[in-house]
Amino acid sequence: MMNSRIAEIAVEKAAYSFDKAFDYVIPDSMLDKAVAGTRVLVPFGRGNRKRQGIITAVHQGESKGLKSVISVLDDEPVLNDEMLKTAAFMKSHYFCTFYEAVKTMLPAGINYKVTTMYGAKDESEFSFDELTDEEKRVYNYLFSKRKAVKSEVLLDAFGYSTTEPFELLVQKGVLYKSDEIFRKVNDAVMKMAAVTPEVDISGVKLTEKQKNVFELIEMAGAISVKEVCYFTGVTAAVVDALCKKGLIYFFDEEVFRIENRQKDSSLKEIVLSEEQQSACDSLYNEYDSPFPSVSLLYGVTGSGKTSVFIKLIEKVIDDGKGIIVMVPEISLTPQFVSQFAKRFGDKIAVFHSALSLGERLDEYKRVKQGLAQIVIGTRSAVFAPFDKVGLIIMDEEQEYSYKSESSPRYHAREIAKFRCSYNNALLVLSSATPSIETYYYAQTGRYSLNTLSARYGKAVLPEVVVADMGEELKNGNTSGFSNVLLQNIAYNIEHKKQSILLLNRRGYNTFVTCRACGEAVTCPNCSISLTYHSANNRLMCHYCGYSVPYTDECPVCHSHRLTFGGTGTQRAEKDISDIFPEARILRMDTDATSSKSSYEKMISAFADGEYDILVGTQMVAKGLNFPNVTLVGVLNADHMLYADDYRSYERSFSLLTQVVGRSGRGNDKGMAVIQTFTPENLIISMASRQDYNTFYSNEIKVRKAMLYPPFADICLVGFVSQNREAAFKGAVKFLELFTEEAKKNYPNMPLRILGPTPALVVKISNKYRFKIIIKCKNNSEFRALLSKILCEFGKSKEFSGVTAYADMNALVC
Ligand SMILES: Nc1ncnc2c1ncn2[C@@H]1O[C@H](COP(=O)(O)OP(=O)(O)OP(=O)(O)O)[C@@H](O)[C@H]1O
Ligand SMILES: [Zn+2]
Ligand SMILES: [Zn+2]
Repeated sequence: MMNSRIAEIAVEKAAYSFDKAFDYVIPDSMLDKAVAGTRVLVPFGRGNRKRQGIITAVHQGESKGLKSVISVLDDEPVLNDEMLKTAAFMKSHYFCTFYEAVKTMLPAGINYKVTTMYGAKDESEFSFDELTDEEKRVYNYLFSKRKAVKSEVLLDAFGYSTTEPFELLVQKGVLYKSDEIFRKVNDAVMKMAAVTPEVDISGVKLTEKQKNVFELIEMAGAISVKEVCYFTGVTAAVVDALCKKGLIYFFDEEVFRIENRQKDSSLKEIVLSEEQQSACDSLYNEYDSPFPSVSLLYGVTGSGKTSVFIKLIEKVIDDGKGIIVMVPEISLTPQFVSQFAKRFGDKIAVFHSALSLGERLDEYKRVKQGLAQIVIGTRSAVFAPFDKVGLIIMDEEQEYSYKSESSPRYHAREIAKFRCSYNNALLVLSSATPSIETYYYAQTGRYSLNTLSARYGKAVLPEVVVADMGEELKNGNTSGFSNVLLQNIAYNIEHKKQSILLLNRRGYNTFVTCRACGEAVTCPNCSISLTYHSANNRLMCHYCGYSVPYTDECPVCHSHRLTFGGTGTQRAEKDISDIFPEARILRMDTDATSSKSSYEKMISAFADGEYDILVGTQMVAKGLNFPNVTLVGVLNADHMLYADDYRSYERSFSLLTQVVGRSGRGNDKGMAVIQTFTPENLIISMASRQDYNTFYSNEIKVRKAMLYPPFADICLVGFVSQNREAAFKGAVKFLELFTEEAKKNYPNMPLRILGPTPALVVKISNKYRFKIIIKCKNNSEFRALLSKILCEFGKSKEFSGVTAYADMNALVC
């Protein structure tokens, strides 16, 4: 009998190897709400634990043997047909579960979390005296609470590492268990700590760590918990303990004030240059055609690509379709948002991770309800919930930040392509240094190409000087700053012009070694050396977050002959201020911008001329537009020239070209100084000339000869385990399964396999990592093959301690 409504449901927390849509009966009372795209609670697995899931489809069918949906969580679907298809696309292309994809598409604040709770039953239901002392303790604790308690809280309270003792008590009928659903708390809220007013700590016993934390908070007045941890090296648990003692309290900082999104009607209309106009026209014609293709807007730095976007958007906005403008870094959003807000007022919404939970949810809803029509944001903006998308613009399309490095390992450009082809919308990729793949497609006709070959207006490309640091050393200059750079900084300070200095390493010293035993001080959890930070006087690991107070003792041989090496941004900032005490210097890196909205304040302060010099990591290198900057210095270009994978040159060329391009964007001619020990390096000379064409024609030949993208796809399969041996053996086993299957069922598939080899950093957070590299053609056959082996491997008992994942065209291979 086919008389029931059956929902096909993808559930949360499924292992990839078992992930599929499960059938559930929809009870009559829920028929009108349980539609595709809504989230539900269902009983799952043998224990019928409650799990969250999403309905992917509904059909008429036989209910026999099926479980029923417990409840519907959403009043309206959170995903429409397009987004459900996007999730399916992500599952098949990125080897993730359906629900992982769903979670990625929704703002964190909208996510629910199912949590197990335990509570005490009535004493009449079991015999209290038969319990062990420990069991009595658990029972009494829960009884005193008078309600069910979250399992995490209980685990903490009793110091257990598993819930087994509670499960036993449930079996004995002492405790009851229930699953409750909570709105997920969002980690992006900046949690602040402050000292409780009029608190008296004289009688309170505090550990050394707690004392340090308390003093810091007291001194700071109010400070983010993240910063407390940074400066004192404690975990958040230590801060929590102070709160439990009542000495401090927490509050969420409301920082990211929504910018004034008022249209500025006094603003003059943008008049495009001839070149800009013709690019804009041809983009519009493409947009207006029945099946727009992908279009590359290739324009040198400072050519006014942003003006072209704005004009294009002005032309298409009345069509009522959604428009997405993506930027690669949060630090670029303020300049974009303020420019766009002046033109489009409250029609814009902003999507990025530095917004608070509530703000993100609000912006999401404004888009969903059709109140906002333009979304500006970082990677996740590609999921903006428009009914119908008309135009997606990806600025600096070559940037790595568009690719997610954790599952689902998606690339925003691929999602954008998928959405645009679903909606017959136009995708505009924009850059001064397009990725090799993109430019190749534009050259070979797969994408259309529009070029802006000159800077806008009177601005010209900066003059570039390559400073030979070897020569400088020979002449006795050990300062790390070439004479030509110092002279020009001095000139700029005197003439009220601004300078940007790039050093792509944060911290003070990038390594510490022992002169007695010759060892570098490394992280105990990772195979990487620790970085010295002067701001907190600690050694820190940039991979796992480990940190220790700095002492001058070698952890290996305990001698006191440690020496520092490698300059980071903190050190560069100090050195520059020693040389130019009168200069106002701003440092921008992820340490300086850890508190929310600080990057925004920094950028506007620098734009307002409050600083002479901006020292920073790649964060300052691209996209920003400061007309008063006439000098850019690259302190150590050699760091960028390491070739650890096939994209290294592309990355270094792009970074150098982009940072040089920050100079001389206004009326005054700019200059850039690139400091290097290898002045004859080809990448440096091409970047100095901003010569993308030569770079491209060299690079594409190499790609072709070596069979790298766009001539093949590179799939990395990673193996992670606490046990080094197991990770390696897992990789060997996987390779065996894979080649066997390929031989058997896909004998003609072009494949080249390398490895297994240790990953670039073999140990991170005490987990060992190995990899296999597969050069392949990323088509449905290949994905079916890979997916099959990933599932098989995932189910194997022997390798249950090894996680395998696939990363298509991974950032670093
Ligand atoms: N048509 C125009 N009218 C007035 N000003 C313009 C016009 N086009 C560009 N500009 C100005 O030129 C400068 C550079 O423009 P923009 O920042 O858009 O360059 P870009 O192409 O995005 O460069 P990059 O790739 O280096 O980020 C800006 O100050 C911008 O206001
Ligand atoms: Zn030593
Ligand atoms: Zn580490």
